[in-house]
Amino acid sequence: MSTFTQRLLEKVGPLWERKYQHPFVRGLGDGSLPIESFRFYMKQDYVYLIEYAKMFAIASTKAHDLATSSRFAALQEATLNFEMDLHRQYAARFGITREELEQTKPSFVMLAYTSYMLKVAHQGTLAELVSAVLPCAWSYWEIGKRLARIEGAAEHEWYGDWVRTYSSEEFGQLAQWLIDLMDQLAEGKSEAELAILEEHFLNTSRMEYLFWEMAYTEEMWPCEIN
Ligand SMILES: Cc1ncc(CO)c(N)n1
Repeated sequence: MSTFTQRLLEKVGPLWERKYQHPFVRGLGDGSLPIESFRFYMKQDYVYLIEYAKMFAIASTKAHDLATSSRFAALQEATLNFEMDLHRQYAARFGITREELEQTKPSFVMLAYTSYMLKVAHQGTLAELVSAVLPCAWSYWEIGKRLARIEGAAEHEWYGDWVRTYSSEEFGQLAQWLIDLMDQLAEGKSEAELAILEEHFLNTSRMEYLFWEMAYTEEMWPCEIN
């Protein structure tokens, strides 16, 4: 019998495939990504991760047992200190201060994405929260692994650190733990409940795609608004 996360992956298969083919993602792998797009991405991703880390804090309060609660607290810590260190190191190379990084004005997509996730986190069940957060960790791990297979990608002067972080054992374990938890939480749920989880997963998968597009085009808002 297939697991619930296999069902989720089937649902988003073509969309995730488009993500792997997105020029930003391909450019990270073959080194063709313009450094300006990467710089824009790093700043938006930093403020994204500040909000993303809060999801894990909320998850910790919604956990049904001590081990899960504790693991979410560790995930928050890992996001704030392991993952965001990557961004701080890049910022230093770009000559951006930590204050500047933290004060990045949010783009529309970054606002929409984090607002949606935090809404689900605050209002939904733990299963809903995990379904919304899962495409983030899981798809980055998939992208990291794919890019790491490209010759020279992990050693690239600029994008190598990114590729090594998201293809790392440490990041993979984090993603795998969330995948396993999703399957555990989906057990015994009705079809109506599973459909809600599937909807969150699809929505944040879409947001992930839009995030790459936003970064590539360096788009703050979809149209000129004063
Ligand atoms: C937009 C986005 N999604 C997922 C991750 C992985 O944590 C990230 N750093 N940024």
